[in-house]
Amino acid sequence: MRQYILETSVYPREPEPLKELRGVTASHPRAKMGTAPDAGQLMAMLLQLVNAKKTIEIGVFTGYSLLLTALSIPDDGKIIAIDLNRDTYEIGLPIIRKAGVEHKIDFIESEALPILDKLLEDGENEGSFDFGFVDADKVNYLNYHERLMKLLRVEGLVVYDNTLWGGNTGDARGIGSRIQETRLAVDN
Ligand SMILES: C[S@@+](CC[C@H](N)C(=O)[O-])C[C@H]1O[C@@H](n2cnc3c(N)ncnc32)[C@H](O)[C@@H]1O
Repeated sequence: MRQYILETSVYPREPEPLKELRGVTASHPRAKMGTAPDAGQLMAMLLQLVNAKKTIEIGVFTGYSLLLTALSIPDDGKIIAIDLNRDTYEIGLPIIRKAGVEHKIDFIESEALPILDKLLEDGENEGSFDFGFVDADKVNYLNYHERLMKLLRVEGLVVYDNTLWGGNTGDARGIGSRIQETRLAVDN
């Protein structure tokens, strides 16, 4: 069923640069970490619904969600994109450049938490972001949430990836560490 939805509805609407980025990511051993194209299209719709212009992303990998954000916001929009690993970002960077949206991206190679704290040291950042996307270490989701609630404007939106883990977060038998970390963050 999912394949049918992908082939009839999702892939035909997927912009060329995102298709290309998915293609270059496919041979990466951790390709499954990339945002799925159907989830990406939901996110693009949410970005448009809140008229997002200034956004923040935690967890970039090769840049699928980053590129779709850059394609969805206006030409003078800005994305602060944080990841521990610049090497994976550079896999997608030539496609981001070719799509003409690199100028919207401020990539920061770092642990995310200290960057959020640094942003909060400047009062001008408080309440200034329209949208956030968190797709990184589950153990810090609660810490990210506390900081993002201060960085986001009223009626801004934060999207957290993997909060339900295909239903396992709500399943009492789910004892994997990632599921437990996620459950802790969601419960709190
Ligand atoms: C699931 S992938 C992100 C996928 C990406 N959103 C996409 O669409 O392809 C998770 C990323 O989070 C990064 N990461 C993990 N822990 C982090 C941390 N504490 N701070 C910043 N980035 C982190 C990893 O290096 C990895 O690239």
